[in-house]
Amino acid sequence: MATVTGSRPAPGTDSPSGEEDGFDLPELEDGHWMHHATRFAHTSFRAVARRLPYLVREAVTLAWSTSRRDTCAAIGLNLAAGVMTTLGLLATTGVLRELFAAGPTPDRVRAALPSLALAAAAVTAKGALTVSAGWAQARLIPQINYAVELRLFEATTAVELAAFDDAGFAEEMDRVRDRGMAEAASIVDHTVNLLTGVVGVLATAVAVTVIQPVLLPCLLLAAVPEAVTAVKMARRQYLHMLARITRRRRMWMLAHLMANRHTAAEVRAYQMRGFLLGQYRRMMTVETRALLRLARAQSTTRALGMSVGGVAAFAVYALLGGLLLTGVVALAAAATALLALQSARSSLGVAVFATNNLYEDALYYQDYRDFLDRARERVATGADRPTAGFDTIELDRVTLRYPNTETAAVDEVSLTLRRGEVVALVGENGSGKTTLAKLIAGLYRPTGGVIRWDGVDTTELDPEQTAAQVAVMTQDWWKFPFTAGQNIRIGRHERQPGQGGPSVEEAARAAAAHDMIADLPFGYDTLLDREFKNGQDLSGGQWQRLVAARSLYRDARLLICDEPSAALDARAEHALFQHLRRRPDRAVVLITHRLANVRHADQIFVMERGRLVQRGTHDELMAVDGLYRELFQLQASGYVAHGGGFGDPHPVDA
Ligand SMILES: Nc1ncnc2c1ncn2[C@@H]1O[C@H](COP(=O)(O)OP(=O)(O)OP(=O)(O)O)[C@@H](O)[C@H]1O
Repeated sequence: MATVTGSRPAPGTDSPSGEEDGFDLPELEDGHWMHHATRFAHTSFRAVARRLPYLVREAVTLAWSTSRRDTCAAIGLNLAAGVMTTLGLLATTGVLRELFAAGPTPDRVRAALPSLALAAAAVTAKGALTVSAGWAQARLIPQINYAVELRLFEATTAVELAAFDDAGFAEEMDRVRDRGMAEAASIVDHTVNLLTGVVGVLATAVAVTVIQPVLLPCLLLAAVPEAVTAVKMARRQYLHMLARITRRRRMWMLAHLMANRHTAAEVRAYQMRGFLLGQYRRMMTVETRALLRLARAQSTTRALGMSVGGVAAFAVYALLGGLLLTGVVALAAAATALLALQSARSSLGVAVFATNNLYEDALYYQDYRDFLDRARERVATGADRPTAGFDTIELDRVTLRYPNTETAAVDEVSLTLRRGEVVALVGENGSGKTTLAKLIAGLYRPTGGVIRWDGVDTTELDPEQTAAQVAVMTQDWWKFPFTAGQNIRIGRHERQPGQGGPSVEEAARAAAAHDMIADLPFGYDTLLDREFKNGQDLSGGQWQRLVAARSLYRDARLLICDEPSAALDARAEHALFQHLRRRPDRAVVLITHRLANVRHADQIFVMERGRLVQRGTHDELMAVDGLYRELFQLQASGYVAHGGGFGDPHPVDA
């Protein structure tokens, strides 16, 4: 038997973590998304069947809310096709009855013609109805996918930033995006398939009952081995998939490392080719062995199923023969029963397969629904008090503790910013500067204390209007795969020309990005993503200029610059700081480790372990013994010619 997650494999079995390969990487243990797969693997088919009504209701509700017309068509047309199946079988009996009757052949054929016409009409109608039902079903799928995806991204883009720091929320979001979202359409698809299968079986059973009720047990006897084999094979396939999944993930990861533009340089620089190929080969060997084992086991089950099915068929034929001999069943009815058996078997197979899939996929869909509920709770609702800006922003004993952390990243910080000022946040790595800046920007809500704009608690202000006053040049910017022009314009994408604020080109010039953009093959229309045709990439510093241009284009009342020049050359840095100077209509919050850039700030706030330990102007802070003076002098000493530097032996080299 295949081993499932959580249990250690017996020797010779498939190991879920691929431990037989000699790798034991805990970080590649089964992912969160295995949870439901494992649960499904341990659920009996009976338990699955019991939950069916609930699952079907869920699927129908989802389909109904997406497209009533297509839902009605998919269900109604399938039911009508079932009626045609029954009619077709009854008409076939009529044809056979006439053909097997006594009398000259031409007369018998003539007598069979009306039933034959009816049978032909029923078969044609069933074909047309089945195709139309399939069409309605196929129409439903993309509509559901679209609605479900849109609902998810409406939720993920609306939740507060802090939700992404909550590991549980982030994990749930990954799970839903990876699987739950896609399963919504699947559960509808499986439900319609289930309906098709059940209708097929019922239609056949009705026809057989009308023809001769004693034939019904024959139908069941012939269909059961088929159904049992189908369930068994689907289960085994699934359990094997489960057992191999961690190894498959590792193979995907290796494949990604070996055929990827971003890793290509390092793979070559460290000559990792042999190492990666070796790992891949070993994994492939184990994987192939597992697949061969599965093929053998499946073939054995199929052979067994066919043998039992053959015996059952023989029993059915014997029973039919007995009924024929004793005159209980007419020859025509017996012949139709054989056709009905064939049809019932395939319909039952469809229904069983659909039930299995429906149950598992519904577990993932439930995740999706739960996530949407949870996301709704995490949307910053704020009040609706309007705001058009501020003269002062006041932080009163503001604290922020990230989820599941012992210490506060920002600890009871009080300060005041005024419009027209440039203030600087300085401190060593991890001292809380970025977190404080995000609090000031309104990206995080404090877990303690209050932030006020002109005396009003920001929780009372309309969050959209507050956000519209803020621009943030983040330290960890993202390379948006848009054109250079769009990359700047998204800073205030809704602004129309002539509505004030700098133009895209003015913003680019201010950030020393214009010449660099003009040199690109399509200028501002150059797509900045190498994954697409004619796409280009930029250097780190060039990207940073673009990010700066975006923030300047936004032209907000509060500009937060977190390490805006870390990747810039001296000339670009100089140009940017010319534009970060004092302006009466805005406040600038500057975070930088290059302390020469904060010398002219109106106020400098020095952070240490989340607390504000010093404040003042550069001259005031240099006049006292403290962290600021220490850091400044340390940095300044690097520019003064003296011994040391690269000449000193480093402990690692020594
Ligand atoms: N999303 C997060 N979840 C949990 N802890 C975080 C998160 N972001 C930052 N921290 C922690 O909060 C503390 C302050 O981090 P922050 O990024 O604010 O420091 P910083 O002063 O900006 O550092 P640097 O100079 O390196 O940019 C650090 O201990 C950091 O590990």
